[in-house]
Amino acid sequence: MKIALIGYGKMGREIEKIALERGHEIACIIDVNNPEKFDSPEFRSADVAIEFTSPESALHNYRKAFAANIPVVSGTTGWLERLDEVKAACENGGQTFFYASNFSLGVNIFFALSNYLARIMNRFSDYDVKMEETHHIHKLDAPSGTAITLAEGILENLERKDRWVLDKANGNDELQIKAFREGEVPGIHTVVYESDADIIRITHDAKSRKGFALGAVLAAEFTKGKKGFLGMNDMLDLQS
Ligand SMILES: NC(=O)C1=CN([C@@H]2O[C@H](COP(=O)(O)OP(=O)(O)OC[C@H]3O[C@@H](n4cnc5c(N)ncnc54)[C@H](OP(=O)(O)O)[C@@H]3O)[C@@H](O)[C@H]2O)C=CC1
Ligand SMILES: O=C(O)C1=N[C@H](C(=O)O)C[C@H](O)C1
Repeated sequence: MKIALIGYGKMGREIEKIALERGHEIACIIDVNNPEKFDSPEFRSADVAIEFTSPESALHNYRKAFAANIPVVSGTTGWLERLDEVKAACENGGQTFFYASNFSLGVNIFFALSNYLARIMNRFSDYDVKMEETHHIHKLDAPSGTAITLAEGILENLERKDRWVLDKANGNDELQIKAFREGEVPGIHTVVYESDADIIRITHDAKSRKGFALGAVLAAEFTKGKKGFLGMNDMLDLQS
């Protein structure tokens, strides 16, 4: 398969390695310095573009790829308030877009586990719940996209929480997310349920970016030849 990389930072480089190991060709690399490549024959020859850039540039990159009718797999976080525009491009404009706030298999199993735990905890109101995430100091957004997905899953399943808040909850109906930035941590997410009697903690701790990158390449393989708006549940069937 021919893959175009949009964004050649920490994730772009990791994805390149895994894509080559899996026998794919990198048709084109677009970074912040060469946006003219969107109009090149190499970019137009790609089966799929994999996009990992920044919250500010993601939507512009999707529009450029859609203008060339190239399907996009993206993991960029921090832009989801514009998601409806991308969904409309898929539903009304015939484009293809695969999005995941976290591409790793382990985190997607963790999402399913957290949703299941929240459904159990719905019956046990002695427990309050809060979340923590820790990432490297270069990260631009907080809370992480993964933390937001986890929080949304808890809110859907735990009736006593209405919304998530960053840092400090002001009432019992708010789900607190604390975000820490330390060194080069690839990503740690923890959900904590606490009662007067005890604490139940579940954690996903990424050892490196390899799991994210492998998931993104698998998503590109899954996306080839498909249409519409796709996500990890389509690929992994981990609905919970
Ligand atoms: N969904 C998932 O599984 C994961 C998601 N992420 C998310 O992916 C995104 C990228 O992460 P990461 O690779 O670590 O970040 P990096 O900062 O290491 O890489 C981003 C790259 O994109 C480049 N870039 C910025 N603007 C543009 C643009 N307009 N066009 C093309 N390239 C551009 C940057 O260039 P320059 O440095 O010169 O600005 C940089 O090379 C983040 O939002 C992060 O949260 C990360 C890991 C896993
Ligand atoms: O910026 C990162 O590094 C990561 N970003 C994603 C997020 O915001 O959830 C995924 C992963 O946690 C690493």
